[in-house]
Amino acid sequence: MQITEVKHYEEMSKKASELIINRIKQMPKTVLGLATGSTPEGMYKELVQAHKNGEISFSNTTTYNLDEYIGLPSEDKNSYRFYMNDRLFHHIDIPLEQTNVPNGMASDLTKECKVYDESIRQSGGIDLQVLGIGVNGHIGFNEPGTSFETGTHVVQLAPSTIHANARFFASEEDVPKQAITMGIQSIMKSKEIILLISGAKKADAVFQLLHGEVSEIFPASILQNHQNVHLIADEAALSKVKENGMRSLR
Ligand SMILES: N[C@@H]1[C@@H](O)[C@H](O)[C@@H](COP(=O)(O)O)O[C@@H]1O
Repeated sequence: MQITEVKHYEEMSKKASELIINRIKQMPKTVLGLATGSTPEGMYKELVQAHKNGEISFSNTTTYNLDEYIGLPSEDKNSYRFYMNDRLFHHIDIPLEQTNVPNGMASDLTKECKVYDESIRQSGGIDLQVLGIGVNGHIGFNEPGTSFETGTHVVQLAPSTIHANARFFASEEDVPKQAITMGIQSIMKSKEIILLISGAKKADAVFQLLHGEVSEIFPASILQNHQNVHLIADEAALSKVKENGMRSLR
């Protein structure tokens, strides 16, 4: 795992957007895997700005998002489809039909999961996956205990995830209890991964990620086995690792 320490959230966002822009410049047909949550918001702002400045076109890019809540329509401001349209897609030149977010309103969710995996496969697989991490080590919505062998599937959200994400909803009761997520296997098949982590509340998770055993109890730990992960983390997120002496991964 390559680790880049940055000072703060803004620098992390800038660095991540530069990496993405460089990849797309090298390969305009890049298939991007995208994440939601607070962490990548700054990166999306940077990408939108770069597009406005005429620095980058996304017209040949295809995107697949990691996850979506079950039961929220695309017009709901808390759905991840709404988030992506609002933060990125509506501000760049990507045709919307090249953007993919699992459909959490599908009547047959099992079929939706299969179709999503098949679509990723047919696109040639994800070239560059952007990831955040939950405080409990979840990636996408793969909660602790998820098998490392999963493709896209339906999950029950952990109480800690519901609690952490309640800040976006009117109340904790309004947070959906289920989601569709790309599986660990799907994520691990990405050719390259950029993992973004910011803030002191993630310091324990970063420590566990870099020093813990690879275990389904802490889903992100599987990234230790991926050959091409670039962690971009700020000082606050790396604080616990640094207290204990930073080391690179085996
Ligand atoms: N499903 C998303 C994840 O993809 C995201 O990485 C994580 C962290 O969110 P945040 O960046 O807001 O801390 O939580 C959410 O539950």
